[in-house]
Amino acid sequence: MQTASQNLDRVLVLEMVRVTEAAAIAASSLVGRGNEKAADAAAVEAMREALNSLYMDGTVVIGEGERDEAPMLYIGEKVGSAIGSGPKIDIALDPLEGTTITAKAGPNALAVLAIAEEGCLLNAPDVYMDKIAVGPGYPAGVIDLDRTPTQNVEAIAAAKGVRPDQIIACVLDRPRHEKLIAELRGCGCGIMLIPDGDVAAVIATSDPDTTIDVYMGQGGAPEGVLAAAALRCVGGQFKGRLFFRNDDERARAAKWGIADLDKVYDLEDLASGDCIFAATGVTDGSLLEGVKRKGKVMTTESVVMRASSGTVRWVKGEHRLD
Ligand SMILES: O=P(O)(O)OC[C@H]1O[C@](O)(COP(=O)(O)O)[C@@H](O)[C@@H]1O
Repeated sequence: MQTASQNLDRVLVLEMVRVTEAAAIAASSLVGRGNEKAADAAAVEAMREALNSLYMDGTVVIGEGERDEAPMLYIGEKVGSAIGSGPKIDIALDPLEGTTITAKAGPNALAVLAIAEEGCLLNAPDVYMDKIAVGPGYPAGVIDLDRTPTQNVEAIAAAKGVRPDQIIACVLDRPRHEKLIAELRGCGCGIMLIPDGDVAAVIATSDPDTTIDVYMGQGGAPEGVLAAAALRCVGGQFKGRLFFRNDDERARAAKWGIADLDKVYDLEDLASGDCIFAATGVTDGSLLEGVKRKGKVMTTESVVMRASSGTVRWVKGEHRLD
C-alpha cells in the first residue's frame, strides 16, 4: 500500500486540478444568475464526484459545514475510491469561494482545495478569523496581530524600503472594518477594498503584479486554512486568531478540539507537513482567469502548488463539450 506522502507525490498533485476544474466548470453556468445557492450546489456536487474518483481514503476536515447542515462534503465525510484501504488524506475545500461574487458575476471567484497528510490541516470551526498576511521576502516577524495596523504598515514599509504611504493593503469591504480602514487611511496606506474572496486576496500578496503588499482584516476561519496552505507553498507570512461573536461559537471551537481560543496561528499551525493547494478560476481575477466558453470548448485556468517542493504549476485546460 502506498503511504500518504507517496500518494501526494505521485498521484494527487495533478489530479487535484481535475477536481477544482470540475467544480469551477459546474459553477460557471450559474455566473451572473443571482442564485448563490444553485451555484454553490453545482460546484459541490461536481467536486464531490471528482474527489470520489481519486485513489485515496480521504476525509473532509474543512467543508460545507457540519453533517446536519450540509448534505454533501460535510466535515468528516469520507471521500475517495479507496476508503479504508488507500492512503489517508485530509482535505480542506471550498467548491465555490465567492458565492455572491459568482451570483453577481464579479471578480475572483474560485474553486479551491488543499490536501495534506492526516492531521496536518487545522480543523477550523466556521467562525471569523482575524488575519494578516504578506508575501515572501520579508524578515520573520514583520507582521504581528498584536501590533496596531499602523505599526504593521510601518514595519512592512521599513522592510520594503519605502514610505508607509507607498504600501497597499487589501481589506474586505465590511462595516466591521470601518475602524481598520480609517486607521490605514490615517497612516497614508492605500486600500484595495474587495467585496468578497479573501483566499484570493491573501494569495495576491505573494504576486507583485497585484501591487497588494498586505492583507488585513476579519474573514472566515476555514478560508484562512485554505489561504495558509497556498502561502506555505509560495512563501509568505500569515497570522490568524479565531474571533468569536458568542458562546455558541466558542463551544463550536471546543467541539473541534481547539483548546486555546486566543491562540495566534502561524502558517504551519494551519497547514503543516507537505500539502498541496489547487484552485481553478470561476470568474476572472487577480490569480486566475475564469471559465470561458468558446464554441464547443470550455477553457479553464488553474494553479496547483506543493509545499515540500515549492513547485507552482499553472494549468490551462480545454474541455470539449461534445
Ligand atoms: O461575508 P462575511 O461574513 O464577511 O465573510 C467573509 C468570508 O466570505 C467570503 O468573502 C466569501 O465566502 P463564501 O463563498 O462562502 O460566500 C470569504 O472569502 C471570506 O472569508
